[in-house]
Amino acid sequence: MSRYSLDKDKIKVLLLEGVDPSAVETFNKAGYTNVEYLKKALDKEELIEKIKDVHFLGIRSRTFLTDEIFEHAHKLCAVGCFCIGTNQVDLEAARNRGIPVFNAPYSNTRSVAELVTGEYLQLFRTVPAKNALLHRGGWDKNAKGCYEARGKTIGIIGYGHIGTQVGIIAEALGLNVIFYDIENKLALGNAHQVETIDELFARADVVTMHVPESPTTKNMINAAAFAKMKDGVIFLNASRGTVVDINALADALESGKVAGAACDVYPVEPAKNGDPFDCVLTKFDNVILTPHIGASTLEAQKNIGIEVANKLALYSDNGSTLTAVNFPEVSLPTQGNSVSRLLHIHKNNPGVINKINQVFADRGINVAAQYLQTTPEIGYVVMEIHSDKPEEVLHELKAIDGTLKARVLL
Ligand SMILES: NC(=O)C1=CN([C@@H]2O[C@H](COP(=O)(O)OP(=O)(O)OC[C@H]3O[C@@H](n4cnc5c(N)ncnc54)[C@H](O)[C@@H]3O)[C@@H](O)[C@H]2O)C=CC1
Ligand SMILES: O=C(O)C(=O)COP(=O)(O)O
Repeated sequence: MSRYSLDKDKIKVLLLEGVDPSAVETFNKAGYTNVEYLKKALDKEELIEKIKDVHFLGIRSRTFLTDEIFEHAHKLCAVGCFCIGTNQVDLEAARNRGIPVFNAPYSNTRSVAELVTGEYLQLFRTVPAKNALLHRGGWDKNAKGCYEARGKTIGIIGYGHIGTQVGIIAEALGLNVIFYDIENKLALGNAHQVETIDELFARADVVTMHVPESPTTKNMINAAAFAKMKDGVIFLNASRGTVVDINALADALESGKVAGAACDVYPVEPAKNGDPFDCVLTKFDNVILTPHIGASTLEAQKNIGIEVANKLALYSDNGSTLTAVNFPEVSLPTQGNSVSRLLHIHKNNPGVINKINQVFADRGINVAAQYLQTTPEIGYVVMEIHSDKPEEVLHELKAIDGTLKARVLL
C-alpha cells in the first residue's frame, strides 16, 4: 500500500529558473519522477496557469510568488527557494494557506564572499578602469589612486552568514574589519561591531552590503549615506538591488566620492538571459557590474539543488518542516510501520486542537504520538495513530473549521 495521500508518480514537481540538475536527481532518487524542469522564470500569466497542478515548486530569485499567484495554487504543498533570499515570496500569504517555504541558508555563502573579496582587491588597484582602457586600445601605467588592501578598513553592513565570511577572509588579507548589524553579533577574529552605521561610514575604506531585502533595508544607502562615507570609498552591493538608491550611487561616482564600486544586484533585473540590461551605472569604467552571479558557482548550485530538493522530499515523505522560513518547525522521527501519520495545518484559533482530539476520542482511536508547533497565526500538528481507516479520519479532520491543509501518510 502507498504510504502517501497520493502516489508519488502523481505528485507533480515544477522546477524553474534552471536550478541545478542535482535537484532533479535528488527528487528522482526519492521516488518523485513527475518533475518538470524549466531553464527560465515564467511570467505571471504562465505561472498562474502552471501552478494550478503543481504540488512542489522550486524557484530562484527571479520568480515572484505573490498572494495572487498563491490564490491559484490549489494543490501546492510547499515551495523551495533554491537560494538564500526569500524576499521574492510573500511568506505570510504562503503560511496563511498552509504552505511551508524552504531555502538553502548556507550553500552559496562562500561563493558570494569570494566574489566580493576579489572585487574590492581589483578596485583598490583600479583594475576595472585600467582594463576598460586597454580594451579600447589605451595605455595608462601609473600608481595614482592605487592602494594595497593591507591595513585598510572594511565596513560590513549585515554581519550574517555572508558578512562573517567576508570578514574572515578580509582579516586574513590584513584588513581591519568593522561591522554594523541591528543584532548584537559575536565578532569573529579581531572584527569589531560598531554601534552606529554612521561610525562605520566614517571609518571604512570599503563598504560592503550583506543585509536581506526588508522594509528596514530599503534604500538604506542613499545620498545622505554616501555623504557620510570617506572620500574615495569603495562600495559593493551583492545583497539586493532595493538596498541601494542606484541614482545616488551614480551621483557619488560622478562626483568622485565613491572611487570604485561593484554591483551584483539591481532594483530591476532582466527576467532571463538575453533580455536587455538597462542601468545608470553602465557608463562608469570604475564599476564592476555582474549579472546577479554571487551564488553562481558549480559547487554552490550543486549543493543547493541537493539540499532544497531533499527538504521538499522530506516534507512530502514524513512531514518534517525543520528549517522552513515561514512555518512552525516540526522535526519528526522516521514513521513506524504499524502507524499512520496524519498531518494537519490549521489557523491558530481557540479550540481546534480540542476538535481534532475529539475526532479520535469519538472513534476510540489511541494517539500513539503527537507533535505540535504553532505560530500566532497557524498551528501544525502531526499525529500517529493505529487505525484501519485513516482516510476516514482524515476526511473528518479536513472538515474541522479553520483547517488549511491536511494529509495522511499511511
Ligand atoms: N548576490 C547573490 O547572488 C546573493 C545575494 N544574497 C543576499 O545576501 C543577503 C544576506 O545573506 P546572508 O548573510 O546569508 O543572510 P543572514 O540572514 O545570515 O545575514 C543578514 C544579516 O543582516 C542583518 N540585518 C538585517 N537587517 C539589517 C539592517 N537594517 N541593518 C543592519 N543589519 C541588518 C541581520 O541581523 C543579519 O545578521 C540575503 O538576504 C540575500 O538577499 C544571498 C546569496 C546570494
Ligand atoms: O541566494 C540568493 O539569495 C541569491 O540572490 C541567489 O539568487 P539566484 O539563485 O542566483 O537567483
